[in-house]
Amino acid sequence: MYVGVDCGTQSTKVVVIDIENGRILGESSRPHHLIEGANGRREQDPEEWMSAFFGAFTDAVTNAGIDPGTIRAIGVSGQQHGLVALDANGQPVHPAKLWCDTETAKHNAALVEQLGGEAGCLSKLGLVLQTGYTASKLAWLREERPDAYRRIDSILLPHDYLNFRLTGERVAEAGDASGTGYFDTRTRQWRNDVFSIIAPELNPEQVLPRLIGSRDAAGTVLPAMAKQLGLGPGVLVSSGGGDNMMGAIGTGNIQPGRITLSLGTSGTVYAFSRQPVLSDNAMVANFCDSSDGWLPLICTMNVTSASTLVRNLFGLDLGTFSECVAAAPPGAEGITILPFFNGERVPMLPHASASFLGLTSLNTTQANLCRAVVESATFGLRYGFELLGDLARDAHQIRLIGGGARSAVWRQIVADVLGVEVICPHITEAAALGAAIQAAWCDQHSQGEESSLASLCERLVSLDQDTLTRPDPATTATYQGIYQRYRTALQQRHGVSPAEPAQPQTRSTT
Ligand SMILES: Nc1ncnc2c1ncn2[C@@H]1O[C@H](COP(=O)(O)OP(=O)(O)O)[C@@H](O)[C@H]1O
Ligand SMILES: O=C(CO)[C@@H](O)[C@H](O)COP(=O)(O)O
Repeated sequence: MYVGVDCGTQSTKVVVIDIENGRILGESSRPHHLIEGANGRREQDPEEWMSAFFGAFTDAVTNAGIDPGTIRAIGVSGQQHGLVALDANGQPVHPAKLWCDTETAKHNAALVEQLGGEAGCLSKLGLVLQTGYTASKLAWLREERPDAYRRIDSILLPHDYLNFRLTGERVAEAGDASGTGYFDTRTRQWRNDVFSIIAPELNPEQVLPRLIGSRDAAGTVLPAMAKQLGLGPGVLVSSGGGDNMMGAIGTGNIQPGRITLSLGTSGTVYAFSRQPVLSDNAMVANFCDSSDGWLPLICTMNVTSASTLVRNLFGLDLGTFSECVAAAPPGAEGITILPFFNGERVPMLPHASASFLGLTSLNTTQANLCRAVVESATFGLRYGFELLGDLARDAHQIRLIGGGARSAVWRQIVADVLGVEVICPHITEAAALGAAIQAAWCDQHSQGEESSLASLCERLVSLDQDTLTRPDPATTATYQGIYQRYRTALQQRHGVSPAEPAQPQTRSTT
């Protein structure tokens, strides 16, 4: 048995898988609480991730009806970019600043300048620093919380921190490390010189975790932790990775030509590449993946976070919300939402706030507002999808994951807006599944077995044909004009270039 853990923004999920029979035996999740403040602050207490992990692990094992002593290895996936700075006792010196924290926008702008602008970032890191990456959070801590900064003994990402709590080891792997902003994504190595520009008082050799390969083990579960979880001795913890890298594994996106789109708190679209991808657009992040390839990715910040906000305004449950979205016509009778409730990464608008446009006494209905917020999050993803250029243009099918993918009406909107058919894997907790698959890969490797990640994915990732959703050519054509309205609003409110979007041709495998 293998366990996959995904520490997302809103919750930690745990899945137990049986690789022999290729199925999930049990799963569970526990929510996290967000510390929000003025100026875009978004933080979490790492201890809460651990409590959520314990709760979800216990429930998932109970649901699976297995003896935890039969678990061979655990893999951990985590929200990317969060800064977990620890003191010499392994205690956080400050709550973790998350990927969606925009309080550090000015620190990020200053760092980009110090590194020589976009060209300097590309040449040193293989990508352009963005607000949200770990680098500016460290710069912020140094400037705004000097007492906490002085106590830093090590720096981890969220999934590295869970690995540390499980094994006592401070390690990192290339996929998640790519999103720090002090890691060269082409050579897969820390950039100590860049780190020293951000944090000159800290020694990168001491504070940065040791890099390990994607198939390597972070360590074995500590005896006290094993006792608490009911595990046997020597349970391996694989390297783990960022949730998008684990989502790539959990959707079988470890070969060229596949595209995964996640409708989580964030929205992400990514494709596998065997080589580093140097995009001509700074918003495309040339991340490494966690299978020794690369994962060019775009990330928008307001997806289910935005839909949840509007849903809560009306006090709707998820089912009623979906009914409302379905009840309104494409374009929500003229309402356009720019859903940047907490700034945005793609397009690069860290200081933006949301706008509701085109409201009249006739169209301001619950249904139209619900539809407009889902459409707006999807338009943001179309904007990002187009930035992926050839990688996206050739896509005939998109693998859809994340909480929003559970909604049939949202699946149809994604297919219609992008003009590409979409399908969900049977196991939609793809990041947790990917982590469990990686754990099995790592375990087999440690036993000297010549296993391949691709064969494990083939066995464990299957697509749910009931969710296959083809674009409707007439609706795709209608959305062309509505998307143009969104782009015009983007230009008028935020000065984002109104470049004519590519005309989507409906694409599907049949
Ligand atoms: N049927 C649905 N329709 C719309 N949103 C949904 C649906 N099911 C779940 N969600 C939303 O998905 C979100 C959780 O998605 P998830 O991918 O688990 O997020 P994260 O990994 O960022 O914590 C929640 O905001 C939840 O409201
Ligand atoms: O910042 C990014 C990717 O660059 C986000 O995708 C985070 O990794 C958070 O993921 P979710 O919690 O939305 O799954």
